[in-house]
Amino acid sequence: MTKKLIGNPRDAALEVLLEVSKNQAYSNLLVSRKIKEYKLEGPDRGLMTELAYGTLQHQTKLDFLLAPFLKGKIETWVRVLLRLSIYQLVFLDRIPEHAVVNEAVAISKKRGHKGISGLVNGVLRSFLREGPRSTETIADPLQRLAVETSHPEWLLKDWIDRYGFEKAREIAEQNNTAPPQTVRVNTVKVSREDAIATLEEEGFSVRKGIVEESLHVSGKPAASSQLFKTGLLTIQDESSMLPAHALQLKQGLSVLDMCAAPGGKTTHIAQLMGDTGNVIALDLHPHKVKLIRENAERLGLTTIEPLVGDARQAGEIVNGALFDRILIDAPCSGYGVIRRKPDMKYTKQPTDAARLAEIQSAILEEAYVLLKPGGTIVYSTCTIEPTENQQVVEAFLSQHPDMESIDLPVILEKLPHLSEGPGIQILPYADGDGFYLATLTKRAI
Ligand SMILES: C[S@@+](CC[C@H](N)C(=O)[O-])C[C@H]1O[C@@H](n2cnc3c(N)ncnc32)[C@H](O)[C@@H]1O
Repeated sequence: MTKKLIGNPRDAALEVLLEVSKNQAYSNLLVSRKIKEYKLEGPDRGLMTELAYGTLQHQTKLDFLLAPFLKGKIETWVRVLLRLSIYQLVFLDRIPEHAVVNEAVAISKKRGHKGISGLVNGVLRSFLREGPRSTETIADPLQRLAVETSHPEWLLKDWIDRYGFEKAREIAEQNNTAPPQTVRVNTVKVSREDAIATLEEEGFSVRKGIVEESLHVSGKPAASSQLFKTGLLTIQDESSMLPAHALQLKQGLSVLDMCAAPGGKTTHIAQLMGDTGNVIALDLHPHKVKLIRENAERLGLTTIEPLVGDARQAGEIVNGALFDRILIDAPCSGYGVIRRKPDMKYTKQPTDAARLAEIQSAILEEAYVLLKPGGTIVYSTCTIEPTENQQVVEAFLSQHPDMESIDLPVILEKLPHLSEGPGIQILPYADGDGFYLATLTKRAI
C-alpha cells in the first residue's frame, strides 16, 4: 500500500520537503516533479507550491515556534509535517485552523500509526491554545535576526559587516518573498506590444520591465501561455537579461557563451543579433547541453552551436578560435536567488565562495586567451558575494593591463545597484534577482 495521498497538495508538499531535507534535489525541480507525480491541478498546484516554499523559507522560525511543544526525538517526517502545519497556522490566514489540524492528522495516520497521529494532533492543539512565542526572548540581535528570517548567522554576519544591520535585514526579508515572474519576448518573432496584447487576452496582468524585451506577468504561470508554448516567450528574470545587453551585440559577431546551460542567456544573445553570426554555447554537463539545444529549437534560433566541455579548457574545444564577445555566466554560490531556492539557506557552507572563486578565475583566464583584441567579456553571477564578484574581477584586471572594466550601458543605470569596485552589484529587489556583472574590454592593437 502506497503511503502517498495522490491528489493531496499537503502530502505532496511534505514529500518535496522530505526530499529537500535528504539533499536529493533543489526545491524548484522537486516542486515541478511532485506536481506531476501527485496529479495536482488548478488551485492545488498553487497551494502545494506555496506550502513547500513557504515552509522552507521560514524553517528556522518554524522550528523555534515548535520547540516548546516537542519533548524527545521525533522522526524527520513528523517534524516536517509539523513545520508545514505551523506554517499554515502562522503565515496563511485563508486556511481554517481545524482544516490544518485535520489534514495533518489524516496524513500522519496514513504514513504512521495511531500514536503518531495523536502526537501531531496534541502538538497542534497545544500550539493553537498557547499561541506562537515571541522572538523578543532572543537577546542577541544576530541570533534573533537569524531566527526571524531563517537565515544562517554566518551569512547574515557577512551582510551586516558589508551593508549594515538594516540592509542585511532587508535582503533577508526580500529572500522570504515570492519571486517575481518575468518573461523575455522573443523579438525575432513578435513585438513586445503584440506580446502584451496576447497575454492580456489570455488573462495575464502585464507590466513592462526596464529591459526592452522584458515583461512582468502575474495571474497564472507564464508557462501556461500559448506564447510560451509557441516559442515567443522565455521565462527569465530581468536581472538575467542584463548580460546580453552589456555585451553590446550587433549582427554577425562571433560569441562564446562559456557556461551556457540551460541557454537562457545564449538564446537572448542570438535574439539580439537577429539570429545572425554564430554563438558557441559550452557547458560542462551533457544533460544540460541538451536543454540548450531544446531551448534554441523552441525559440526557432538557428545560429547556436551547443558543445559539451569544461570552460577552463575551452580553447581546446573550439580549436583555438577567437571571439568578438564572450559571456561567462559563472557557476556561483547563488545568494542572489535564495527566494527561488530557499533550501540553500540550510545547505550552503561559508567556504563555498572561496572554492568557487578559484573556478571562476580559471574560466576568466581562459576567456582572456580566446578574446579578440577590441573584444568584450561580460562576467556575471547570481550571487552577492564580493569573493566571487568584484574580487575575482579585480584580481583578473591586475594581471591584464590591456583589459579594462567599462561603464554601464544606459539601460543598466536604471536598475537599483551598487558600484563599489569593478562592475555592478544588484541586490535582490521586488522586480529582480540579486546579480553581479562586469563588462571588460580588451584594448585593440
Ligand atoms: C549560472 S549557470 C548558467 C546559466 C545560463 N547562462 C543561463 O542563462 O541559462 C552556470 C552553468 O555553468 C555550468 N558549469 C559549471 N562548471 C563549469 C565548467 N567548468 N565549464 C563549463 N560550464 C560549467 C553549470 O553546469 C551551469 O549550467
